[in-house]
Amino acid sequence: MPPTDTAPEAPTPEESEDAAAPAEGVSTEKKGARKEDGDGAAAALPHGDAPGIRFEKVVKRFGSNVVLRELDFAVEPGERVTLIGPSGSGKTTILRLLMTLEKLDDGVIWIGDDTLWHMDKGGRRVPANQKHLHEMRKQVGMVFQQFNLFPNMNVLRNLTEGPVRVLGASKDEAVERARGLLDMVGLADKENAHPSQLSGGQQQRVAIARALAMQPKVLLLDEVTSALDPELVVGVQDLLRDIARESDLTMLCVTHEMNFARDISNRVLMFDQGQIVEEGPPDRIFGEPAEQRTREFLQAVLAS
Ligand SMILES: Nc1ncnc2c1ncn2[C@@H]1O[C@H](COP(=O)(O)OP(=O)(O)OP(=O)(O)O)[C@@H](O)[C@H]1O
Repeated sequence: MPPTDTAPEAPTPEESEDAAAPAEGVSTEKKGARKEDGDGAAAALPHGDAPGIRFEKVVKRFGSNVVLRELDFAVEPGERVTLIGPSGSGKTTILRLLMTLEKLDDGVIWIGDDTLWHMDKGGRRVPANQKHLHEMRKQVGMVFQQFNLFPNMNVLRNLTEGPVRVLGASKDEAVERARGLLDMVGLADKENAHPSQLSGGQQQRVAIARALAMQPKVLLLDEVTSALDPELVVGVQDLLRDIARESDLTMLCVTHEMNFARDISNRVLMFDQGQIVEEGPPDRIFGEPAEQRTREFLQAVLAS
């Protein structure tokens, strides 16, 4: 099992390194997020009661490096927000704080009406209580750049382990749900395979299904296609577009792929040096950015 300071469904980085497999080529045909006739898949996507997220004056430092500077922003329930901005500007740190993989130094993070954690007047993190953090982070699922599958478990068990151990689901319940999700991501025939037997694109589909198996209400996507060979990117992006369209999840996405950002989000936040430079609907941010910093960033991305 992962140590307590990692996400409930996420293995340790050491495990995830072992899970890296050479891409073998996978169909890039569009996979529907829900098959018309798949009852399991139809039940697979969460609907309703997704909480919003709010950062209030959040400060995060790594030593003398102040990564987030009194950051304020909110994501509405069911909204899909993409963070864009230069490398090192703090985007991943925001997701890791929400997963409780990093601790904040000041400010408050809210998920729905409850604080994930905050600093009290004495400068102590509240709550220090693992039980509260555990309950709060059960609402949040994350898909990582490097898939982070359990390398020693087959695909089915990768999906059932968290629900059985963390959510207390029965084995039968977890297996039924896992099969519905594998059907949804187009990998129903791979339940007995181990991660090393799958292409990068297939592993990332399993990772997406595994995050959804935990029945999160908030889904965080961190550069989910940047470790994939170019021909595998389309299938994973199509899957996520379908999930975004067909679920009510609150989603926070970090990506360097501007077309994907445009498709998947209701709102884009341009981020630089721990602060929001500009925000707005994707068509406006990509079509008529108001800030010079955003224009420079988008030009640099287009030129790369
Ligand atoms: N565990 C850590 N220890 C020390 N510094 C860290 C750690 N994690 C992140 N940082 C630093 O925090 C800053 C923000 O990193 P972060 O990964 O959040 O940026 P990012 O905007 O997501 O970048 P990228 O687009 O390259 O992924 C960087 O300067 C990075 O070096």
